[in-house]
Amino acid sequence: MIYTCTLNPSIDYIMHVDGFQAGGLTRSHKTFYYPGGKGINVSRVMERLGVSTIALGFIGNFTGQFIINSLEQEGIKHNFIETGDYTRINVKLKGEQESEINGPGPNVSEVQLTQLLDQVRSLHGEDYLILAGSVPSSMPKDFYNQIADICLQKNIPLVADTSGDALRQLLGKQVFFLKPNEHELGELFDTTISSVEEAAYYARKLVEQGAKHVIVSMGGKGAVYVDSEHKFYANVPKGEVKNSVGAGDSVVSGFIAALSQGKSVEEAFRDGVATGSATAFQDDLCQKEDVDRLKEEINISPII
Ligand SMILES: Nc1ncnc2c1ncn2[C@@H]1O[C@H](COP(=O)(O)OP(=O)(O)OP(=O)(O)O)[C@@H](O)[C@H]1O
Ligand SMILES: O=P(O)(O)OC[C@@]1(O)O[C@H](CO)[C@@H](O)[C@@H]1O
Repeated sequence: MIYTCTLNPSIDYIMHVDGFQAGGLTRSHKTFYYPGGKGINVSRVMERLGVSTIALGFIGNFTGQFIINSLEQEGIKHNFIETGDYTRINVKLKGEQESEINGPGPNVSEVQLTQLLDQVRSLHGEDYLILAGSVPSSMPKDFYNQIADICLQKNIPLVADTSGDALRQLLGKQVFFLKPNEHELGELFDTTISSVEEAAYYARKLVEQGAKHVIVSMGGKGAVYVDSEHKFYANVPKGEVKNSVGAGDSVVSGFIAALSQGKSVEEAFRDGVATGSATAFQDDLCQKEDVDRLKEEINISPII
């Protein structure tokens, strides 16, 4: 079974605005509420791609209930731990530019932390764990590290989509798949990545340090896949970007869904990029028909 784990879920409150006025009143002309958080996005996209998951993580109060209701309406199984605190609401402002305000997350008790670690301990080598997003500010900073160690002991393939300190903790660990974007990868190596070759060079460093598969997403500039044998580049399809929230999570979903269906890494890379773009071209997350259509526009070429 594929498990996603979102330590810090959110309701994503998308507000479309014309000319945002800091310090004044801005009225939004279009709003959307979506269940969010990176692992939850992965569960929602994988369900649309025909692959079932179980969503784990911390949830609470009426904002958490919104997420549970939304997932149940979409037929997604879950086994969340109730914190008794509010699941955050993240505000995504869409004007001439996209701006995001993400909350710090709930208070999580020691007992609840132990419950989640026990859930991870109960998984097996034939499962996957997709751990994605930030760690609530009340939690120990090394929580990614703790989960990675359990996965190592139990041979559970760990997929991680995070940034900053949480991503740094995974360096040197056997991780099944990492998907940093070019900025997150650059931050990790204290550099700026400005070309496909540089992305491939630093992605290979992640592989040398224990990651089995790495995709570096570079927004509209394409994406890079690296493992110990291959280095590939994928272009992205052309289209109007409506919403980049969840596009990176969709790359993870498409890639893992394809591998779980027995496809090659090259095909899985194409599926991942198509899934990311299909989400970027939608208000909410992608639909499978769009992924299938966009796949035709993606060429995978070796990076020399
Ligand atoms: N301009 C674009 N045109 C086509 N596809 C795009 C564009 N921007 C993003 N995408 C799609 O979204 C994927 C993820 O984009 P990006 O590199 O911005 O990841 P990210 O920063 O992790 O995303 P997120 O906004 O979810 O945090 C890309 O690999 C691509 O498939
Ligand atoms: O604050 P985090 O956990 O880093 O990111 C949370 C978040 O921005 O990521 C998702 C998109 O990737 C959104 O659904 C959500 O609001």
